[in-house]
Amino acid sequence: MDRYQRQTVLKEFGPEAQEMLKDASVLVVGAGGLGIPVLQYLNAMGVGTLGIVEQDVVEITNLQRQVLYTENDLGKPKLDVVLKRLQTQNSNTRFKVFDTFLSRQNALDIISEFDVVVDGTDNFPTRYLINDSCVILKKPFVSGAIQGFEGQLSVFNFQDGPTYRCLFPNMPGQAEIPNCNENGVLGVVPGIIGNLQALEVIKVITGRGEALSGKLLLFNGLLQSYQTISFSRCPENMAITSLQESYGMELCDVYNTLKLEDLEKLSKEGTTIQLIDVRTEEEYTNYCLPHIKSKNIPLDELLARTQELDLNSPIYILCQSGKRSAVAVKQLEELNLGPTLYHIEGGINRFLTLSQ
Ligand SMILES: Nc1ncnc2c1ncn2[C@@H]1O[C@H](COP(=O)(O)OP(=O)(O)OP(=O)(O)O)[C@@H](O)[C@H]1O
Repeated sequence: MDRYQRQTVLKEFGPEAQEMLKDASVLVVGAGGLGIPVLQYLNAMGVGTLGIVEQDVVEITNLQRQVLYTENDLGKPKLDVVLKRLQTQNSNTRFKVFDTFLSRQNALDIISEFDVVVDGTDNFPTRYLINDSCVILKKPFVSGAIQGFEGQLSVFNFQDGPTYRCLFPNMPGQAEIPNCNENGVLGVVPGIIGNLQALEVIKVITGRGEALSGKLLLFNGLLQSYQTISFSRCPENMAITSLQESYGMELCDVYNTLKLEDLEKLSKEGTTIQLIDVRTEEEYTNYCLPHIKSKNIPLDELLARTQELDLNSPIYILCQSGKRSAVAVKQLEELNLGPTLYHIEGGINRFLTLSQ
């Protein structure tokens, strides 16, 4: 209790709220720009059980905002790095880690183990998946989103309050979704929104203050402005009883994406690359990457030929444009074979463009 004295001394908080934190379990999906501050503060403040779902590795472009990671962590699984750091930060916390991406297949099982869910991801399919799972399992979830200099925050599905679908009924089409890699984000913005998410989690768990349910907070970093808009519940959104057939996750950047240039760099450094080209045999015979050895397993044969994969080393998947490779990674991911899976962005087309 000494450790938490500075917050238990607050008369609106007190030792009772601290006990509530200790008894609570919170799942954080994604240990990126938002998830990192959420995890660090919840861990510091004494939340008893923390779950983390993540399967990405630390990349150089993560360092300007995912401030727990250091240059020494580049290439390492985020989950490993984050777990080690959080364990040294608070040895009382119980951690449940899930070395996977949240998907339609695992979401209900994973989420059912926790009291509150935090969305720290960066894509719409996962947000709708979290929402629907939380509605089915009757769990509140604290949502954050960022882009550029701006951020959004809300608490959904809390005490019969509105859900994510009450605010955003339909998932935007691919063409409407801004791509984070292209749009960028100012490093400090996820820090601000992530900290606010942590605060909402504390309020949800302890009942202190008023959770941001039925309200959306809009933050503009350039103007240093915070605006809140209200929205109400639509009963049909509370009536979800099963997950959708598909959330289109293969189309989003959930899986490790590697640029061909980075693959070439690894190859030049002498790393043995297990490169699987999932185009048809005919396409492969007509043309294959000239400078990195690859093996052809057409996408429609992939699941039947997994015994040809070396499961002890990462698998890099290539196709013509990057679409089939994303699907291939998704399919293999669901088999939980073990090795890290990468899909090569832009595929052979990118190579042909770059080499012109
Ligand atoms: N379905 C999912 N399950 C678990 N984690 C996810 C899922 N979707 C995304 N994530 C994780 O959420 C985090 C989001 O972090 P962030 O938005 O800061 O960007 P990033 O994906 O790390 O980097 P960048 O977008 O620059 O490539 C990532 O670590 C990503 O792996």
